[in-house]
Amino acid sequence: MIVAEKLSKNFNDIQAVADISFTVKEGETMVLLGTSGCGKTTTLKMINRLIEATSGSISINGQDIFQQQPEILRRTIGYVSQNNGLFPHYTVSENIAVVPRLLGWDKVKIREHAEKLLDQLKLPVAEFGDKYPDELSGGQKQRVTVARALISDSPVLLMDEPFGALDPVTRAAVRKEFVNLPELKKKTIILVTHDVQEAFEMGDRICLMDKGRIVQSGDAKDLLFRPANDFVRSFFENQRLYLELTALKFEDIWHLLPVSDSMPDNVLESNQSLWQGMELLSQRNVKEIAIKNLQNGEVRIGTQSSIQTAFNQIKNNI
Ligand SMILES: Nc1ncnc2c1ncn2[C@@H]1O[C@H](COP(=O)(O)OP(=O)(O)OP(=O)(O)O)[C@@H](O)[C@H]1O
Repeated sequence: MIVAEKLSKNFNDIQAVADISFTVKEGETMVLLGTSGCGKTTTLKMINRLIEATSGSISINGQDIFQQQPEILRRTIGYVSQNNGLFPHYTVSENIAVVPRLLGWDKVKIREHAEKLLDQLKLPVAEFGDKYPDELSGGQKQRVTVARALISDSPVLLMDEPFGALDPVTRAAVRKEFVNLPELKKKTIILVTHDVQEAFEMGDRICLMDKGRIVQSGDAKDLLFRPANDFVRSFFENQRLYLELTALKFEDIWHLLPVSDSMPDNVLESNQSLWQGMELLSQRNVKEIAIKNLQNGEVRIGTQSSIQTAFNQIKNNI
């Protein structure tokens, strides 16, 4: 668990971060979201002491980080930086081995862990292990950075725009691989992004920042349907319909969907989003889909108009 209290950072007369507090529970992914210059990176770097806080406190699993040597602290925190930070004169395998070596792991353990991770990230060691960063594409470099941050199996992972340098298609693909990595399930993660879709896809909780402060913290539904103020409301305005349809799941509108007496060919599960339902209807060019309730096996029918009506109704009652 990470607890930050009344954290501030001044760079001369600029207040980059102004008196923010947050808690990230064990196993939770918290996203720092906001426009350029709002203080996201500064906040993240105060946690591994790449930037020293001006005031406030931070503890990780009950331990005050200011009482620890910064270099030692950093070995226990996975970090994916904005510009990948790979050593250009080290191969992929050597780059990944840096922290495990500092931690005193033996060679066999390092090799086994590196092989497994690279394999999961679709960079088989036989093909990529001896390559240098310059010989890799942007997406491949980013995967090596992720492998390097994961190998020491630290319980805490900090990620600063980890997919920022990638084109939108590669970005979505790498993100999907990343979300499904078993290594991530138990980690406490803080992710910095300015990409709203990424924030909603990856965050259990999102802190929306502006001018060094946290304006609102909550899940996607809180931010979309219960905005704290006009800033929050307008932040999501451009993509509102898509975001709302993604944030709402069929289980949220279950009671409003017609019961089925037939079984359409195309089936979704009730924990899938309304957007996925709309997509399936249009991709398959069908009038109706079945939605299966994961809890009791019951099936209901989704059509374009029944989903839309339920969506409008539920929106007004959230
Ligand atoms: N080393 C520094 N010296 C002086 N000012 C700085 C320094 N680092 C950051 N700042 C300022 O602090 C503020 C917050 O910067 P920060 O990098 O945390 O923002 P950010 O939200 O991460 O932005 P981005 O999304 O563009 O990376 C900005 O006004 C920035 O110019």
